[in-house]
Amino acid sequence: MSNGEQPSVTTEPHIVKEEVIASGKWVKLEKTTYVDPLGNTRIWETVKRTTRQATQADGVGIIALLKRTLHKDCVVMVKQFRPPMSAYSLEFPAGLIDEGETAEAAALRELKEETGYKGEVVGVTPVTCLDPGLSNCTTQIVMVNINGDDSENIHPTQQLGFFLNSSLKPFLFSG
Ligand SMILES: Nc1nc(=O)[nH]c2c1ncn2[C@H]1C[C@H](O)[C@@H](COP(=O)(O)OP(=O)(O)O)O1
Repeated sequence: MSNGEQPSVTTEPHIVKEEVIASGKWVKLEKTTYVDPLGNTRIWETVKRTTRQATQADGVGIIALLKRTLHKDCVVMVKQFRPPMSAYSLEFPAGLIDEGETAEAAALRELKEETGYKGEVVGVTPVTCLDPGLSNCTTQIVMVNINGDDSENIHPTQQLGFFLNSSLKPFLFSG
């Protein structure tokens, strides 16, 4: 163009084909052929979970607020060893959504399993992507209140059936 402007973009980007390069029990690697916004056919390397359910997020992240009389409210987090990082990670409680389960139900189940606390859902976000340059993994953040005065929540006990998760420890943070 004579005035130095870029030509206007007219191509709607789209996927041409997805080929599985490698597949494991939990994740797979695909070669994604797509047309970019300039009309060029390109390749992207994409990671997907094999556990994806039809219409919802892969997992939930849980922002849980522990509310107790005469205490500051605390945010509940968990510290656990994460093999991909080869390190311990401090995280919001989280987990995969089971088949037929709602995000809300998954959040209360995972919170109970990972921390022992029984919570009440007070909000949930839309489905959002986590690392879209790498994978199609998605999550919903669920906001949960925990009544720390409730007898069930005085001495919370984790319910982890899987021995590898024995490194998972709850932590409380207040402002
Ligand atoms: N990418 C994964 N590799 C594995 O070898 N195993 C995995 C992966 N993702 C999940 N899992 C397994 C580990 C647990 O047994 C189950 C449930 O995990 P969940 O507790 O729901 O999720 P996290 O808290 O994020 O581990 O799935």
